[in-house]
Amino acid sequence: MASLHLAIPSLPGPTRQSTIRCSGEQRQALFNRIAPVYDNLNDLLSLGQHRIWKRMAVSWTGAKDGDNVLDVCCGSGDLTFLLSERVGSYGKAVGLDFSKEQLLTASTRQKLRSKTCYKNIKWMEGNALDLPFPDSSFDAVTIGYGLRNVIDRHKAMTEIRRVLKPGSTVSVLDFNKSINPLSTTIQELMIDNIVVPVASGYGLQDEYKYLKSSIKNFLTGNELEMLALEVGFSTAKHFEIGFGLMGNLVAIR
Ligand SMILES: C/C(=C\Cc1cc(O)c2ccccc2c1O)CCC[C@H](C)CCC[C@H](C)CCCC(C)C
Ligand SMILES: C[S@@+](CC[C@H](N)C(=O)[O-])C[C@H]1O[C@@H](n2cnc3c(N)ncnc32)[C@H](O)[C@@H]1O
Repeated sequence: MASLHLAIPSLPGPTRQSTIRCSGEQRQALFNRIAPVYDNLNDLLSLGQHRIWKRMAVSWTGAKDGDNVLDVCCGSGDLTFLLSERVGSYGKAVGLDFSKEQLLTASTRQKLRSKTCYKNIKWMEGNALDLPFPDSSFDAVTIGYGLRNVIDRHKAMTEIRRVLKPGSTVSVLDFNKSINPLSTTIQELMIDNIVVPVASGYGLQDEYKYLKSSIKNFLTGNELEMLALEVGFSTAKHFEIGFGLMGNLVAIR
């Protein structure tokens, strides 16, 4: 693959995405392509750490027994499974994604797992920019490594706010776009020298190169907080985790 045209030009303002050179369809195709190796590569490349970050993200939602919860951009379902455990058999968890292949992995994983609560999970093919749910439907929402990948973050956050019940929380886990040049350099060195070379062994070099440009074009913690307040969340706080390599925005409707 010569070029994916996935680089996104710098943002003019702090919270709005400007022109993008890659369409939603191209991103959908990318996530379909990486689906067969996605989970294994996450385990390998993060040395299992992503499981800890995902547990933290879910715990920040405050989801509890019996709740109705949503995982937007669920991919192969890691966060959905964790949410499902929190809300238990009397709760309901929905995992939504626009990649058929990722959803196929998610539902296969569900069939292979025996915990009773996982019966409360429903997988839905859908678009984060046009959530197929009525207003005020959910007690908690997660979006893990998803907001950076949608073509309109403002719309995605507006949609998430709309489907959350008043007083409920969204937890947004993603790579941290640090304002500390040292953290940025370490993150970029790791991607260039570990992540991309390992991924190239699976023929996915360009797909993982996209990671670096997508982080560059993402929002800093402050900008994420501003975005959340701009779309109408009442409070927003960003936490750096994983030695500052990752970040988690917690916003309450
Ligand atoms: C779960 C992780 C990333 C998910 C992910 C998100 C994306 O947007 C992608 C886009 C395109 C291809 C792949 C992905 C993708 O996998 C996080 C962990 C895995 C990372 C791929 C590697 C983490 C690199 C860190 C800089 C190293 C952290 C080391 C640790 C602190 C020991
Ligand atoms: C990096 S993966 C994250 C998957 C999962 N949340 C995790 O933490 O492992 C990003 C996911 O976002 C999905 N995605 C990107 N844009 C989307 C959109 N507009 N609507 C629905 N899903 C989207 C992709 O298909 C992909 O599965």
